[in-house]
Amino acid sequence: MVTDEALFPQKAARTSPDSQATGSSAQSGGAIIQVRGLTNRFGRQLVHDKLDLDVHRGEILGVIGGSGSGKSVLLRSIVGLQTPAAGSVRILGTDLLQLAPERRAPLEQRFGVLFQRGALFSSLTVVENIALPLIENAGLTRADAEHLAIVKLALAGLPANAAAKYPSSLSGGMIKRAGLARALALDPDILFLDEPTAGLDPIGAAEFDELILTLRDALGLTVFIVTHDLDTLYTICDRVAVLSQKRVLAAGPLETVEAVEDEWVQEYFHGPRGRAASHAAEMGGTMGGAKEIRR
Ligand SMILES: Nc1ncnc2c1ncn2[C@@H]1O[C@H](COP(=O)(O)OP(=O)(O)OP(=O)(O)O)[C@@H](O)[C@H]1O
Repeated sequence: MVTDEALFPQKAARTSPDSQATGSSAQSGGAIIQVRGLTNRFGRQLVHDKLDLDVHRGEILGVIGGSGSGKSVLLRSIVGLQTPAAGSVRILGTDLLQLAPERRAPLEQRFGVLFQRGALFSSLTVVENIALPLIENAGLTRADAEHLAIVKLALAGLPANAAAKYPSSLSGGMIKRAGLARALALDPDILFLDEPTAGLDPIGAAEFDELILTLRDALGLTVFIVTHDLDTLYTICDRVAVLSQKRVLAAGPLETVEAVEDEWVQEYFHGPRGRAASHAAEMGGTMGGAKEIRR
C-alpha cells in the first residue's frame, strides 16, 4: 500500500504542524497569508498602495481585477519574487522577506506556483521537470524522484505516457497539468495559480477547475488563483478579492462581492459574460453540478 508518508515525505516529516517557523495565526486556522500595507512601484508607476489582504487556510480565493491592476505582481510579492517598496507579507506566519535568503527554502517548499505558461524547462521531459524539485529540494535520488513524479503526474490528471514527452509536444491543457504536477511536487500547503484556465477551451477549463477543487479537498490545500475566468469564480472559489485603485476594493463571498457598487465590478459580474457564467452556474446547481461543488 502506498502510504501518505511515502507520497508526501515532507509533510510526514513535519512533526509539529506550523511549528516555530509558522507562528500562531496559521495554527489558529485563520489567515494563512496576511498582506499588510503592501506598496509596489515600478519607477514612477505605483501598482499597489498600502494593500491589505488575508487568505484563509483551506479556502480557494479568486483574485480578480482589470488588466494591469496588479494581480500578478501581488502573487509575485506573496511568493517572494517581487520585493515590495513597503509593507509586509506573512505566509504561514512568517515574513518571507525578513528571512535571510539561505533560510527561505523550507518555507518556499511549502507553496507551489503554477505560472501562466507552465514555466517548464523545455530541455527536460515532463517527468524530469517534475522530479527536479524533488532532487534539488527534497534530496531524493533520481530514481525515487521520478517514481514520485509519476504519482504527481497522475494527481494532475496526466496519462502515464506524458511522462517521457517534452513540453513542446504537449497541448496547452497538458502543459498546465504538467506545471501543476510540478507545483505539487513538494507537497505544498498553498497553491498559487496565475490564470490557470487562460488559453484553454471551455471544456478543458471546466475540467481544470474541477481538478483544482478535487485537489484542494483531497490534499487540504489553500489555493490562491489569479483569474479572469468568471466560470472559475462561480464554480470553485469560496471567496473573491477584487483589485482596484491599487488596493483590495472588496474581499468576500461571491454574493457579497458582486453586489459591490463599483463600475468595474458591476460591468464584470453583470455584463453579458458575467450573466452567462452566473446562469451556467445556476443550471449546474440545478443539475447537481457547478454550484454543488462550491462549498
Ligand atoms: N517587472 C516589471 N517592470 C515594470 N513594470 C511592471 C513589471 N511587472 C509588472 N509591471 C506593471 O505593473 C502593472 C501590474 O501588472 P500585473 O502583471 O500585476 O497586472 P495584472 O493585473 O496581472 O494584469 P493582467 O490581468 O493583464 O495579467 C502593469 O502596469 C505592468 O506593466
